[in-house]
Amino acid sequence: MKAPLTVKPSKHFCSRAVPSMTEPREPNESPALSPILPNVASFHLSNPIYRPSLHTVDISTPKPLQKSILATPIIQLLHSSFISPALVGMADTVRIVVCGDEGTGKSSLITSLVKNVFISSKIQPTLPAITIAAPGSVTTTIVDTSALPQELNTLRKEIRRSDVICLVYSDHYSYERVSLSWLPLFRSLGVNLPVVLCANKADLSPGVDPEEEMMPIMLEFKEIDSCIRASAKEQKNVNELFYLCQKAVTHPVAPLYDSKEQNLKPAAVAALQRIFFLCDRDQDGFLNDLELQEFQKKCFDKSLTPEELDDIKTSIKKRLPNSRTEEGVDEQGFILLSKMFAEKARHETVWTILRVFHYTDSLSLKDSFLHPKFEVPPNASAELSPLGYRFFVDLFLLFDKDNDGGLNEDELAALFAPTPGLPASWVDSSFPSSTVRSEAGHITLQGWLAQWSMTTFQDPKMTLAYLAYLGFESDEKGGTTAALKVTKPRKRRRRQGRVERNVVLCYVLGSRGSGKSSILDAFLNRPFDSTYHPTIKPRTAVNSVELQGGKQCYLIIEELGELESAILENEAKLNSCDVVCYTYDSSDPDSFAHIVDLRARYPQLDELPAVYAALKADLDKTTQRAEIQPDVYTREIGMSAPLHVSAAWTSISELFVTVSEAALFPNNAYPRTEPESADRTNFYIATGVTVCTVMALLYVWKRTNPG
Ligand SMILES: Nc1nc2c(ncn2[C@@H]2O[C@H](COP(=O)(O)OP(=O)(O)OP(=O)(O)O)[C@@H](O)[C@H]2O)c(=O)[nH]1
Ligand SMILES: Nc1nc2c(ncn2[C@@H]2O[C@H](COP(=O)(O)OP(=O)(O)OP(=O)(O)O)[C@@H](O)[C@H]2O)c(=O)[nH]1
Ligand SMILES: [Ca+2]
Repeated sequence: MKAPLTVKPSKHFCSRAVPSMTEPREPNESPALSPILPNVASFHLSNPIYRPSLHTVDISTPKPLQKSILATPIIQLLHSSFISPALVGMADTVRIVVCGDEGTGKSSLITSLVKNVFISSKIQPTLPAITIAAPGSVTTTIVDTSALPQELNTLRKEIRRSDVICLVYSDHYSYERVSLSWLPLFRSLGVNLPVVLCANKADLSPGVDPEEEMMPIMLEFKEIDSCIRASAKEQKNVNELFYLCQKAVTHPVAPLYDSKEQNLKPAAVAALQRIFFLCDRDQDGFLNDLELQEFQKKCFDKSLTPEELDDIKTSIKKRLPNSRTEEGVDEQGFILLSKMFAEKARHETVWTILRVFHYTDSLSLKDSFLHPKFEVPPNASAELSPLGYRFFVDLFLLFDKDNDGGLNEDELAALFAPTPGLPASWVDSSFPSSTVRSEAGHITLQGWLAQWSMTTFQDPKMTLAYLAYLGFESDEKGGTTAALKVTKPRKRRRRQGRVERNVVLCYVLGSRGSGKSSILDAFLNRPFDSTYHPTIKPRTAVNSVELQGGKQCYLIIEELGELESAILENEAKLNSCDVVCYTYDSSDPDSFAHIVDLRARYPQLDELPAVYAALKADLDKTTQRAEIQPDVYTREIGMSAPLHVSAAWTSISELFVTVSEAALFPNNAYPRTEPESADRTNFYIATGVTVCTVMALLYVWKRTNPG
């Protein structure tokens, strides 16, 4: 194996490090002499031919591009789009294998590129691999090969290792062999690499029309990314050739543009539609000048001059006469712009846009963008940060077009347009039924924030993904994670003092039919419903609660349905719970026993703060068929007596405040686990006294009502 030779990029190497790309331009210098390189026009040879230009005539002629639409803003873009591969997340290494018949000038092209001279004396048949590395640009390795039969294995191996093939021909014979031998060979290897076709020794045949010669091959072989005529001898288009090879890897045209259809591919259109949507900050369907500037700044770190803005609109108007460019650029116009870039072989501009918006080469959103690192330590929880709440408030207000304080179905659909749809957990919990709705059944701002608070609590990664889809931006490091925060871990057992959370989870536990669902409904301000629908699946409700002193928190209440036992046996589930609300139906004598039974079966429950609620207070209270009556039971374990509430009374809101406060200030909300003997004695005395009193009263009553 020959050791790779590392060289500094020569002045003429057309990579991201190419000086003319990064040098500031004169403002009125014609910016678009060539699709990519400002100085290409000074060559006598033809400009490169790109796949997307197959059916466009103007690509090889510099004129139509001059002072064109695309010209001004886009060339500026180019400066920045070529600064750093890291900036836009493209491949940062490119391996080019140079193939072609014997004597076509493969080694000469490489030497010409690296040494910047043409060596007419016989150079060694195959050059050692050359690596060109420049800080901030793609590291490029160029591998020379031989077409000799005894080198076929090496050739195959090198092709397999490469990212792109530079295929060279130089006369009629080697031209014929391109389609008869070389391209079929690549196909037989199954590598599916882009091919840049180079007609070398252009100095020997000055009159040839490159389009006429190369187009038929391009049409037949879709793997050909672009074609170029070059001369190693005269050092014409040599830089450009290798630049095209790099570009075929870093900015492939195939995922963006369908040259047969002469249109952008559907996935590219979908991505651009989403980008347009996110850039249309005021959601009026147009990118106004300000929004265009923001877009330009974000993607290319440059602003547009008024003339450039006009240029853009004029060029759109030319192709879409009906577009209302006075109001700005609409979605169709925006997509047309990208299509024009692709047509003019400036698809790298489209890639820059897509990559700034976190798209991968396969046009999906980057995984690291959707799923950034975000850890919630044990006993801590995730909440929205002020930035996160701000974002969701703004989003709500922006999409409540009719200003009725609720998002109707259309408004919701519009809001979720840049996402894959409602989060799965929302669909499962038949959103928006889990939170506050307006009379018309539309989610209110309060409900919207409560819903996101709950989602973040339950599944912060889901919130992060949706923040990404919905276009959350922050200057802070970490992107979307700035919208979240992690709460201080709380003590696992018997926490004391204040629990530093703003979102807390309450399990409501109680016998069947005791009125749990009705509590959830009341929590969401739904009118009381006397029909009974037993709960099978766990069900949650979330709303904000105003605590004493005016502070606000979000309370998630969950009833567990038939999964009650399963959830209580699950340590993690129990651990995520902040407070338990034990309920019983005070009008049903068999209701309280369930609580006694639960506490006996799951002693772990006693590690959680709790509140007891005697429900259906509007009905006649009855004696519980339990060893100990609820009031005595709670007193015995050192807890507050059950709160008597009714889902049919508005005063039920007291219960939610009490539950939230027990979660946040749990000091007094734990049961005493070891019964104190003194208390027990007192209890027996008290019971004894009660029993005697009742007996005495009964006796008196009987005496006064004989028969
Ligand atoms: N006129 C002209 N001659 C060239 C050009 N490029 C290369 N040659 C000549 O073509 C011959 C072959 O060039 P090489 O660079 O050795 O070609 P190669 O493809 O590496 O050949 P093998 O290593 O044998 O496969 C040499 O005599 C070069 O001087 C060119 O652009 N114009
Ligand atoms: N009068 C009166 N009836 C109530 C009250 N709360 C609930 N109910 C009724 O009691 C029945 C059961 O209520 P649910 O809320 O479904 O009880 P649950 O505990 O969720 O029942 P399961 O899901 O089967 O465990 C329903 O018919 C309710 O209308 C109340 O405060 N007063
Ligand atoms: Ca229920």
